Amino acid sequence: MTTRSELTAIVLAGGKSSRMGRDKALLPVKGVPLLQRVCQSAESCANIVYIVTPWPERYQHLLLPDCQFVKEVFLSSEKVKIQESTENSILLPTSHSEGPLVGFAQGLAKVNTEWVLLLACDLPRLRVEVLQAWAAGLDNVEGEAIAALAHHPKGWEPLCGFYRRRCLPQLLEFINQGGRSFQQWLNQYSVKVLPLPAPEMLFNCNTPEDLASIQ
Ligand SMILES: Nc1nc2c(ncn2[C@@H]2O[C@H](COP(=O)(O)OP(=O)(O)OP(=O)(O)O)[C@@H](O)[C@H]2O)c(=O)[nH]1
Ligand SMILES: [Mg+2]
Repeated sequence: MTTRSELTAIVLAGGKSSRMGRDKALLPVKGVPLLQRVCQSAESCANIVYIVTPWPERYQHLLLPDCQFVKEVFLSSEKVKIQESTENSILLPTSHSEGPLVGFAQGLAKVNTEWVLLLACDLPRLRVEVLQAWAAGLDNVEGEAIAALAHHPKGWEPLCGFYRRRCLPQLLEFINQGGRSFQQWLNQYSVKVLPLPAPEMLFNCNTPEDLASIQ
């Protein structure tokens, strides 16, 4: 049984929110900012929660007592080298973000547990009991699998599921070769399919219409 102390969570909060027109992480849903809600769900599954974002100062005022910020550095698309600790990192700054895969790699470099739960910050309908049941089943995932994710007809649900820490070298290699797509990266490896008893929990709040539909 995977207990809280054996799981880290990473919440990604570095997107452009271009479809929403304002920072999704700060959108109030039933009075609570979205990032805060997602982090609370993460905290109920994992004892360490990292928020990966280029702008931690934006979220300082949120109630995130057990979360630690990992300040994302924008990396050159030529060569990315992130090693086990940031002290050893070779980071080549650029002026733009490189998307969720690179944000995830920067968070993963901090992780010391075998498994990490990765969550987007725009998931207003997460179900904690489903996340916990998934976490409890991680010990039964075959050793070759690099991740355990829900699946839909078009591919994996990469931003609400689990990854093995040891996939970091493969991830960095993919990024260094110019890869930025979770689907393309995952397609190269064995991934365990997670059951999805409540598909609505993956509802993604991307547009003002999405937001209106949940208020
Ligand atoms: N840390 C980090 N998170 C990111 C980055 N890009 C996207 N994300 C996060 O990934 C999740 C899914 O993002 P999307 O909804 O696909 O995209 P978005 O950039 O936030 O919004 P759009 O501009 O409308 O596509 C959200 O939690 C984002 O905050 C990034 O470059 N760095
Ligand atoms: Mg989204």
